[in-house]
Amino acid sequence: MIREILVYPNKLLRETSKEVTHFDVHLHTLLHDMYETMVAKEGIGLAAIQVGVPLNVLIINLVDEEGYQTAETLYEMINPVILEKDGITIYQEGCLSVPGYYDEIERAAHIKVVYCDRDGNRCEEEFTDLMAIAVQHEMDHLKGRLFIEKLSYLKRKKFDKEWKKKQKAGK
Ligand SMILES: CC(=O)Oc1ccc(/C=C/C(=O)NCCc2ccccc2)cc1OC(C)=O
Ligand SMILES: [Co+2]
Repeated sequence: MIREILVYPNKLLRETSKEVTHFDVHLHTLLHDMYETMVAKEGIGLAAIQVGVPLNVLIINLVDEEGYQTAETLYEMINPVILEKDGITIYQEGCLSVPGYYDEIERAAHIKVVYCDRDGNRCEEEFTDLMAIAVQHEMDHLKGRLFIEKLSYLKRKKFDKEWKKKQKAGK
């Protein structure tokens, strides 16, 4: 079912998520609900904490060349760890927990990640481009960090001003 997405400055988003120890039906239900929620909100990535569940679970489903978001390219990562990262890339990021705000964020261009799939099988993958950016963005959520915390001082002031104005205008 579609779950509520926590929105900045909800304190729960700052929690550090915990390792998954049971690869059971509850995890599979969470993954299903995360996917339904993400797709309904037109997102391409979501971490469990964004639906209020502080577990090391993230999903990413990029849109393909024709603009379709098919579950064939859905990544479900449980207890992910970045083994290597190198290079630098900049991309205009957005987040379902910070709706309507986008900004240039610098991240590693290439990463090597090890994670478990929904059945607890160990997977190891290397990513570049948008997948590398998405994995790093979602893994920051597992540490309670939002992309706006990587903004320069001046850009963050711009964000704070914009966000306050939006809150006053009642979204
Ligand atoms: C108003 C509003 O909510 O705008 C949105 C903002 C963000 C998003 C989705 C963001 C998202 O999926 N981010 C995943 C992390 C990520 C960021 C950049 C590159 C890779 C991965 C969707 C929005 O809604 C619509 C209708 O576009
Ligand atoms: Co996000």
